[in-house]
Amino acid sequence: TTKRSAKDYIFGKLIGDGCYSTVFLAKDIHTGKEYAIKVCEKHHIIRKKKREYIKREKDALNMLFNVPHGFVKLYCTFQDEERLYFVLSYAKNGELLSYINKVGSFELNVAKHYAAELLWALEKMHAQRIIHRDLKPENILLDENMHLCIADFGTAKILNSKEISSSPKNNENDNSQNERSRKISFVGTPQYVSPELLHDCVDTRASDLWALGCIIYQMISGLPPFRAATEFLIFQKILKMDYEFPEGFPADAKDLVEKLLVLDHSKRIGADDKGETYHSIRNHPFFEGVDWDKLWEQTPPKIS
Ligand SMILES: NC(=O)Nc1ccc2c(c1)=C(Cc1cc(-c3cccc(C(=O)NCCN4CCCCC4)c3)c[nH]1)C(=O)N=2
Repeated sequence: TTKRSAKDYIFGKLIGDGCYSTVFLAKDIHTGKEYAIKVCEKHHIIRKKKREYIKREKDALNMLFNVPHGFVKLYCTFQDEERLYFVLSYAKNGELLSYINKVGSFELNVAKHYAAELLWALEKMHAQRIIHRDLKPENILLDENMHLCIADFGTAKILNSKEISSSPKNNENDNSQNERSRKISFVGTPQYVSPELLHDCVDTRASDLWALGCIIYQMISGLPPFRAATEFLIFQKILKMDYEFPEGFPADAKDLVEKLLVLDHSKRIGADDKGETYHSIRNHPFFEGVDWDKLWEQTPPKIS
């Protein structure tokens, strides 16, 4: 196919806005297909020294292109004088956050289903040594069939192969899953950022497991576990593990969240799991009854 350019698309409504990018709904004039086109201003990226983040997003999305479920796809990229364009999947039903806000909080079966789809996607991402580092309900989208797809890999980290033995998560030495960042590389969104990203600037898959714990808590209660008036106060609460469960929070869900929201990332449930499956998390009572092989084939439970 010939290289696309902005002229090949009809740009529609704005469907996403970040500090380094704007996302538009767009239609390919040749095929009529709808895409989400993420546009980045070159001068802004250069001025803010974010070129590395752009490259990481492209590399991570390319590595995940053939994973059949769970991620937005990057179909092509192009540029003009001022901008970079990423042509991505359009997830028609938008952000998971909008649904949590719309209904207040999810019924247990709905929260369990989306937690299972999210875990399945984390397994595939981590198996390719990709850490998202900014998982949150705004970055978790729902496609036209209401299946989950993770977006926004601008904050991703691709662990170096030198640290990974043949079986990605099986390294013995204690530094295997972490890449000690030479400098503070990145900190995610306050409510979901893990203690190690805050405190030790360590990049580990377990940081995404911390975010999973925060997202399960939020789907069931309606709000993230660590809340405060300022970012600094949120960070303080995280490092002090200052959070509590609302009355009536289901026991199995509470137990799993408590096993994910552990300060020491090496002691989080799943951190020691062998192979490319988080067996200890899949086998937790919270996921009782999930058919992992039919997860993406079945129609997700209705959010109401
Ligand atoms: N930072 C990023 O990389 N961001 C991205 C990347 C890819 C991408 C992306 C963001 C997308 C964002 C998106 C946003 C939306 C959207 C925006 C505004 C409204 C709606 C919408 O009304 N959806 C219908 C369902 N809602 C549910 C909640 C109550 C109202 C009705 C969807 C659909 N998809 C997308 O489809 N694909």
